[in-house]
Amino acid sequence: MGVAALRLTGAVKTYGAKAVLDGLDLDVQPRERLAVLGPSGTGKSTLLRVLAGLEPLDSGRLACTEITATVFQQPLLLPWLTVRDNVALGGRFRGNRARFKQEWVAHLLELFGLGPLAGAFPDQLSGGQAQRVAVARALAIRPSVLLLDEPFSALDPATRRDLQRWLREAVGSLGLTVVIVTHDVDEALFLATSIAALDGSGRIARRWHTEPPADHDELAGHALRQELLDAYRSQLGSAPAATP
Ligand SMILES: Nc1ncnc2c1ncn2[C@@H]1O[C@H](COP(=O)(O)OP(=O)(O)OP(=O)(O)O)[C@@H](O)[C@H]1O
Repeated sequence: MGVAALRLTGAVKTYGAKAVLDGLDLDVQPRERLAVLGPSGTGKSTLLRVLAGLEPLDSGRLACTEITATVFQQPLLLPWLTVRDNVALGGRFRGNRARFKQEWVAHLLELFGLGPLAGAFPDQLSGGQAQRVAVARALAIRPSVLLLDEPFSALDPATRRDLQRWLREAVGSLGLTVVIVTHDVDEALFLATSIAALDGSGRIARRWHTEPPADHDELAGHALRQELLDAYRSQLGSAPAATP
């Protein structure tokens, strides 16, 4: 194992009397795509916010030397800016306007199939298109780590699968490290090279390494699928989730 892109050691995060993270250790290697699965309330979003540096720890340590970008469930686009300017905004917000490269924005628009929509405004976009813009905007700062909190959960299943394909291809071609929070076992299997389960103990209950299938058609026969669904059911104490 080389130097981790992200490393949490003994992370404790408490809200009131409740320790949501309770001595959690986590390593994410460069170019690893980690999916965090777990029932509602087990601390997935808290963990992501901690990894993003948005949430201070009560104790423990986050080591991250990489540039990190975060995408949330809602695209949060600025309605008065075009798609191109929304994507470009990611770069400006980080104060690197001088180094900001118009070609990079053009490349991102191309990568996410947004070229024909570059001049459109957010209210002219479908939910899937808007979320593609949100991911492209996150990548405008040229991060090496991308953190995603249920980015596709508000979308219909077919659009969600399309977005999963875009995302997997884009992060693969850019060589990014990814952490994605999801409730969806199939989304985790399609996108991830490793999966971590939270069970409410405040620590990682289980970790699997996995080989993503070539396409969604192969998910049903994936060797780990049944094990994950069973783990959800028996160990994580919750109804399993999978893309309908
Ligand atoms: N800012 C906050 N203030 C107080 N309590 C919080 C805060 N953020 C999260 N919590 C609590 O921490 C626990 C974990 O929340 P978190 O959102 O991280 O879980 P989750 O696994 O992402 O849930 P879901 O799948 O429903 O999004 C919950 O009990 C939640 O109510």
